[in-house]
Amino acid sequence: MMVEFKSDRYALDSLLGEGNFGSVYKALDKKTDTYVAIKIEKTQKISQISMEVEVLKQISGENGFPKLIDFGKYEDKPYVVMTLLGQNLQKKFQIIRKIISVERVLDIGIQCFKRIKTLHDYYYIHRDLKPQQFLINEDFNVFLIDFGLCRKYMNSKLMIHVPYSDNRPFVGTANYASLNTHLGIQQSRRDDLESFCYILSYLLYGKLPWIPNDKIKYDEKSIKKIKTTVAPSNLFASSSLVQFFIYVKSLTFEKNPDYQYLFDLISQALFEEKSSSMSIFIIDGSTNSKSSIKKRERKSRKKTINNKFKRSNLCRSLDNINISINNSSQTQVCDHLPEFKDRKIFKSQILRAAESPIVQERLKCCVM
Ligand SMILES: Nc1ncnc2c1ncn2[C@@H]1O[C@H](COP(=O)(O)OP(=O)(O)OP(=O)(O)O)[C@@H](O)[C@H]1O
Repeated sequence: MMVEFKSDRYALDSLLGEGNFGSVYKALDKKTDTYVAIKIEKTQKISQISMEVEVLKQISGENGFPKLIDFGKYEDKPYVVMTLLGQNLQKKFQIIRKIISVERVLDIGIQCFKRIKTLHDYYYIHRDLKPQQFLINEDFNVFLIDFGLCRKYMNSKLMIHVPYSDNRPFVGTANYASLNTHLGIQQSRRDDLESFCYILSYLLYGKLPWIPNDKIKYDEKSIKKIKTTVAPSNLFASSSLVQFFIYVKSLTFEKNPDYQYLFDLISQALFEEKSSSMSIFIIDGSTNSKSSIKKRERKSRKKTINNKFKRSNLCRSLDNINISINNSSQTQVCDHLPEFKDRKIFKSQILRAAESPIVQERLKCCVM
């Protein structure tokens, strides 16, 4: 339902999203004759919009962040006006997950990582990173939003890190929060990076060990329990991304993360994916009806003939893939899939991918 919002300048158009703290609307800015996004807060004791405005004032000009247009109060409700951006990654992936290539997901992941680094460069941590906080436009440019829960992790004048504390109330979103956040430990840069790992794994595979699918929801206690035992290989198939997660988990509270090292690790994963002759399409088979798989396969085959090896256009359920590897040679011509027909796949690539429990679960890999 649309809120009451009378303004000479803005005319509310439609609801873009609703969170715990407020509602975001598309609105016409009559002054500039452009569409903008207005976030109107539900009345709160402690307004989050003041922190959102504080961060936006500083970070607005940076690549991948919305521009702050205006802010104020309507009756007792604070609001902030910013540039209208695209769909959030959660919604977008519900639509494109079945057709997006791993390369493209990693490219999106790199952009998400860069946005987190930029925020950290301004001495803020986000504390509520999740796919819904990254918006993506038609050109696949990624923007970070929602700075209401941000906090300074360092006094930027004195360059003193905030002190360690525990017994803190839970802040954030259980599915993507770091384990230390569940344990009540004060958040710092490492926690945003751990959330990033969970987001990236979710985008790659469409699930996490505590999100078996989009319908089942675990409570915070159960999520915390699973996170205490999760192994890096439960999250990633790529050894570079496994390394990324291990490094992030090894960071101490005040440690300045080596962003360049982390950037190199995701770039390496992307490079391996690009140079690999086999791109694995991670698709949740459970949501595919037989007829929709068949329809996509027909479309995919047609495209392969017309545009041989244009992988980003191909879509396929991994549940339907059956790859055989011949132990006697290093490469194997794979005839099972039209897009791989007559192409040599390095056995090591398949074996490496198949080591991951996530991939194993989806990929019926038959090693002869
Ligand atoms: N500038 C924008 N352009 C387009 N859509 C937006 C914009 N800002 C927010 N949205 C949409 O509104 C949703 C909620 O926004 P936001 O996270 O800022 O609100 P919130 O009330 O703080 O939510 P939460 O409780 O999840 O933190 C986003 O996921 C997105 O879909």
